[in-house]
Amino acid sequence: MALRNPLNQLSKRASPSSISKFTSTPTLSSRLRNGDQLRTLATVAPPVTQDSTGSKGPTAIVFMNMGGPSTTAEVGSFLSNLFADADLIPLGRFQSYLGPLIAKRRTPKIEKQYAEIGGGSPIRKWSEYQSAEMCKLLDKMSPETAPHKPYVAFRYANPLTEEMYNKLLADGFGNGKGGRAIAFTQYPQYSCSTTGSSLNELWKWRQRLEGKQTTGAIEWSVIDRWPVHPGLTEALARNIEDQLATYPEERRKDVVLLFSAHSLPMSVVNRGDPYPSEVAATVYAVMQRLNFSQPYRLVWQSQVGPQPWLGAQTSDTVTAYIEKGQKDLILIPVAFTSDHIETLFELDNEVIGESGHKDTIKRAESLNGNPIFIQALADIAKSHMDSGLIIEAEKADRKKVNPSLHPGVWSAESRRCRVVIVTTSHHGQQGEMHEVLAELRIWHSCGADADDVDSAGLTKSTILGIVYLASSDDGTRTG
Ligand SMILES: C=CC1=C(C)c2cc3[nH]c(cc4nc(cc5[nH]c(cc1n2)c(C)c5CCC(=O)O)C(CCC(=O)O)=C4C)c(C)c3C=C
Ligand SMILES: [Fe+2]
Repeated sequence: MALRNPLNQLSKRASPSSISKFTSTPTLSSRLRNGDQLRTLATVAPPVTQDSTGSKGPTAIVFMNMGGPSTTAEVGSFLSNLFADADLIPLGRFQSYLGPLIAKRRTPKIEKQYAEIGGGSPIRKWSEYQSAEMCKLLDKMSPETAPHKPYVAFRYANPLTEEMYNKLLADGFGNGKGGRAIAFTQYPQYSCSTTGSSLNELWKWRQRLEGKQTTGAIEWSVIDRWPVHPGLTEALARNIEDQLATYPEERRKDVVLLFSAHSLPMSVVNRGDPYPSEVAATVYAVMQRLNFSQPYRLVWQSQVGPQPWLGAQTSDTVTAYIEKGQKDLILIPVAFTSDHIETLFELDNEVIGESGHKDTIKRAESLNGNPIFIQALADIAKSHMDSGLIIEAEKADRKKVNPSLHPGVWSAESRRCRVVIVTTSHHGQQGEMHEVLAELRIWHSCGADADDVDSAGLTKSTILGIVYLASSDDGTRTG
């Protein structure tokens, strides 16, 4: 988000009384120097063997998400990490100065919100549960890649990507021993500001912790979006049907469904970020599954600051419906896989709680521990592994630039191969790799203006690293 006066703008939601002392948290490296903490991170596990029985396991599956503060004490560091992220909130060359300042001003207000939803975000609890349950299913569904080992990497809260990566290494992956890991985004719909940012962070830590490894580094592959997976739409549809069933039969067909997703700044939308269309694709797939039984709208929530954001706003839409006399409404969180402050505080406490119609305005449950959803996660991971995508080769010129400072391009899969690219803007040197990439279907780019993107969808920028994941069925190499 390009903020002209970001400090003022972003602090608009904070009341003056909410400005209090910012408690800084220890840096990650200092936390990781702490022997006790490090010991608790590393579970005892056999080294990665890729053994002679033909087992390709173990397989690490890393759930990537933004995370949330598990306790109110973590709100300061969560916001500080969030406002330091130029992929989410670009503050230009003043990022390292403005980011902490905005975070500090915002912390007391957001702490209160987390206190109101039980003292913290449940994202960690649900992510650990979902990933562990998914791995249990995968052990049965895919014994040849078992055991499947769950990991969580959050962008702004513990366990951060660095912590997760060190845990992987301590558990016997990489460090000369090889082994396979799948980075599995937990944002169903792709945005540069969410999944793109997590992938850039993962790449950064891979380079820092394994960059010098010539052989036996972790082999990564990426699941970067799954907006219309039938298991996702089925789980969402059933949660809607559960709520619909609570209305008297004669009113049921007129209940309006309001699919609510976290909004995006228009500056991000206007550079072609795929998130709005992928969210819409999810909504359409759910409505198809429901046979379009209800009137519906896609609305957007959680705008921060006065810059233009994608609308219509969820709260405005609810108000407008109430004014028109339409009070039977179901809000459906559609872009996040568990409860969080935006569902528990913003939708439940603010939008519904303050509507004056708590009995008729309802919210579909979040996916949380939903077994249909967890089966869907296992199905997505299984078909990813079945596609035979393996890391085939890696080429990079990473010396000159730091990918974490720049938006990246992460493509989705084409029919025969999958490619992951990291780029950075305006450092020249794209040349021959660009040609290779042009043969592939690149879906999308980050951080570029429309005219900075060529016909292959690739930004005219330096390719920092490229990981070819060639299909093993016909042995095609793409690099
Ligand atoms: C798909 C989901 C999300 C998108 C897209 C997204 C974009 C986005 N967010 C901000 C700014 C903030 N987001 C904050 C919290 C927050 N954001 C999401 C999800 C998406 N954000 C969630 C689930 C949460 C809450 C996590 C939890 O604690 O449970 C916050 C912090 C809270 C606050 O201060 O209001 C900010 C700030 C931007 C600028 C952005 C797009 C560029
Ligand atoms: Fe957000």
